[in-house]
Amino acid sequence: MSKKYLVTGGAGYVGGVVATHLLEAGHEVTVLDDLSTGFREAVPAGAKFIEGRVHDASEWLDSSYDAVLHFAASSQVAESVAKPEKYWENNVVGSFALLGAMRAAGVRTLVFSSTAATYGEPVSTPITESDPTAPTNPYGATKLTVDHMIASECAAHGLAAVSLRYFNVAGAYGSAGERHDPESHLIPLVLQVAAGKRESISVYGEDYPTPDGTCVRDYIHVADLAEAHLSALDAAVKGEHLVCNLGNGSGFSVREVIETVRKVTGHPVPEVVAARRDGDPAVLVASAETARTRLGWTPSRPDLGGIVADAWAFARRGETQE
Ligand SMILES: O=c1ccn([C@@H]2O[C@H](COP(=O)(O)OP(=O)(O)O[C@H]3O[C@H](CO)[C@H](O)[C@H](O)[C@H]3O)[C@@H](O)[C@H]2O)c(=O)[nH]1
Repeated sequence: MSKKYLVTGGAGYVGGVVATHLLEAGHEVTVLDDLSTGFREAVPAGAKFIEGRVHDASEWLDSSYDAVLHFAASSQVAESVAKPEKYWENNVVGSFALLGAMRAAGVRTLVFSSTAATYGEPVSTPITESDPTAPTNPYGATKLTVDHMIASECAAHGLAAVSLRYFNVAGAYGSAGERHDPESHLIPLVLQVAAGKRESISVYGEDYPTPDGTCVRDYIHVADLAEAHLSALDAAVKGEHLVCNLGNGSGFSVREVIETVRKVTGHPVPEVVAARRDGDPAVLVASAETARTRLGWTPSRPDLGGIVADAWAFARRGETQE
C-alpha cells in the first residue's frame, strides 16, 4: 500500500538514495532539507521538496504523514571537534524539535540515521548493539544523545522507532553518489587520485595493530543501506526503540581499498604515509545480526570491487557534467 513519508536531509547522499528507493516502491515522498550541505539536484524527481530546517518542522508536519525518516544532520567528525556547538544545535536541538512536531501531529513512526561513531573505541570485534557506547567525538555524542531521546519518546509516548547505525557507507545508486565539500572520506578521495585530480592519497597511519598496519573499516553499499530503511519502516513496533547496526560484517584496510581502486579503475594511485588521524579506531566492523533477524535484511552488494566500481561510475559522471 502506498504511504506518505517525510525524508529530512533528503538532498544529501544517503537521504537522497533512500528517498529514491521509497519512490521506486510506489510511496509518496516529501524531502525537507536546508541545503546547507545537500544539493537540490540530489532530491529525486517525483519527491515534493521543502527548503527548510527540521527545527521548524512543526510549521507544516501534519497527520497525513505515515512516518518520518530523519537524516538531516551535520556529520563531519573533525568539524564536530572544532565546532561542537554546531553539532548540538543541528543534531540534538533539531531532532528534539522534530520529535515534538511528530508528537503534536500524531506521526508515530520514525527511522533515524545513527552511526557507528556512537560506540567509540570498540571493546571487541564485530561490534554488537549491546556493546558499550562511549563516543570519542561530539558527532558521535550528539547522535547517541538523539538515540536516547528517541528511546524515551518510545517508552513514554508510544513512538515506534528504529535507529540504524551505519558503518562506512560507500558506492552510488543511479545518479546519486557521495559528495562532500571538502571531501574527507576515503573512497571518494582515492577515486580523485585515480582520476588525476589529486596527486596522492595520504594513508593515515600504518602502525595500527591490523594485518597491514592500516585502519580496517566495514564498507557498505548505499543501496543495501537504503533497503534496510524500507525494511525498518515495516519492522517498527509501537513503544519500542530498535537499534540495528548496518554493515557487511567484513573489514577492509585502507591499503586494500587503495589496491581495489587501482584494479577497478586501471589507474595508478600514488600513496604517501601520513600521521594517524585523531580519534580513528584501528578496526570498526559491524555485527549486523540484529538487522538480519529483526529487519530480515541481507546485503546483496557486499563485494568491495562492486562498491568501488559504482562510486567510480558516479565520479566519472560528475566529470562529464563539469
Ligand atoms: O585521506 C584519507 C581519508 C581516510 N583515511 C582512512 O580511511 C579510513 C576511512 O575513513 P573515512 O573518513 O572514509 O571514514 P571514517 O571511518 O572516518 O568515517 C565513518 O565513521 C565515522 C564515525 O567513526 C562517521 O560516521 C563517518 O561519517 C563515516 O564515514 C579511516 O581509517 C581513515 O583514517 C585515510 O587513510 N586517508
